Amino acid sequence: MPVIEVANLHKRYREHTAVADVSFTVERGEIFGILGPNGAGKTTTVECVTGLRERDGGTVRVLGEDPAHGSLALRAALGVQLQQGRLPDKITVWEALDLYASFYPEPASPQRLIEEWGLREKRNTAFRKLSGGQKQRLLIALALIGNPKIAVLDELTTGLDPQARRDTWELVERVRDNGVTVLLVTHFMAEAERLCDRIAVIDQGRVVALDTPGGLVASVRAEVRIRFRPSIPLPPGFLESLPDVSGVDRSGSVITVRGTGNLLHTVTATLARAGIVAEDLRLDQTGLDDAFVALTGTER
Ligand SMILES: Nc1ncnc2c1ncn2[C@@H]1O[C@H](COP(=O)(O)OP(=O)(O)OP(=O)(O)O)[C@@H](O)[C@H]1O
Repeated sequence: MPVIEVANLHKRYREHTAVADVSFTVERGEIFGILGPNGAGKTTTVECVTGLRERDGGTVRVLGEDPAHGSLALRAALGVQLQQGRLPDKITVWEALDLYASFYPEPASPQRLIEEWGLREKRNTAFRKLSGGQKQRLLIALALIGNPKIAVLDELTTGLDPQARRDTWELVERVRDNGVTVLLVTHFMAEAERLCDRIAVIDQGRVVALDTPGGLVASVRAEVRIRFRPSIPLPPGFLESLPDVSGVDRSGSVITVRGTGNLLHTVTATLARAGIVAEDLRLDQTGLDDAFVALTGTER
């Protein structure tokens, strides 16, 4: 059963349409990603889902209720990650969790969250003195203080270094493993690929694709590239006429073959028959990055 249902969502800011027509459903226990270029309407969409922003059209149901006039129970069931700037500089880790716990009828234990999110040594440290990763962990812990069924995390690893980003991914997986459905807005392909069960790609206020990361990549039948150094120079035209090959480039001793389908097998079998060894062979396959560019026409 879906826990979030969005149908034909529409939102304008004066004459500017931020969300033209967005529909998707999120199943219980999923990590569902919303991916898109800057200004695509991602944040506006999740703000409408959480009831923080009024929509102009369409329907939204979260756990069966309309978040625009949702009950207190619905608000408690939704954990929303705050933007960093929304916490006072001087509030300590402990004070923030204790304060937020007081807003909810059945909060999680601040002590337990401090332990779980590795903040024990920082419990009396002011927010502004935390590192980027520690701030992020506190913000996620705050999103979980009400024991939510759904956590909405918007750009949670922006500004983090690669290690802190990876650590945060593990924590998000732990949130899901604890039974919480996660709605994740992200800019990062690697993050979407690693974490999300399904992804809606939003561009100019519309869903242009919705699939698993693997499904999105497969839907874009982009080229495969093989790079290698042949053990002896290749005769001109040796690979060009093979099926599946769309082009061959030479750069010094390195050959790059572009094509589709079963390109790797075609090329390696042909080389083997001619007794040529392909040294330093590398296969570049389409990743989510390429799929994103193909779907939105936007370079990341
Ligand atoms: N409060 C607002 N008032 C007017 N226009 C807004 C407001 N918030 C967003 N917009 C505009 O609506 C469009 C969608 O914005 P939104 O923040 O939803 O996109 P986004 O996909 O989250 O972008 P980003 O990745 O840059 O955060 C943008 O053109 C933005 O400038």
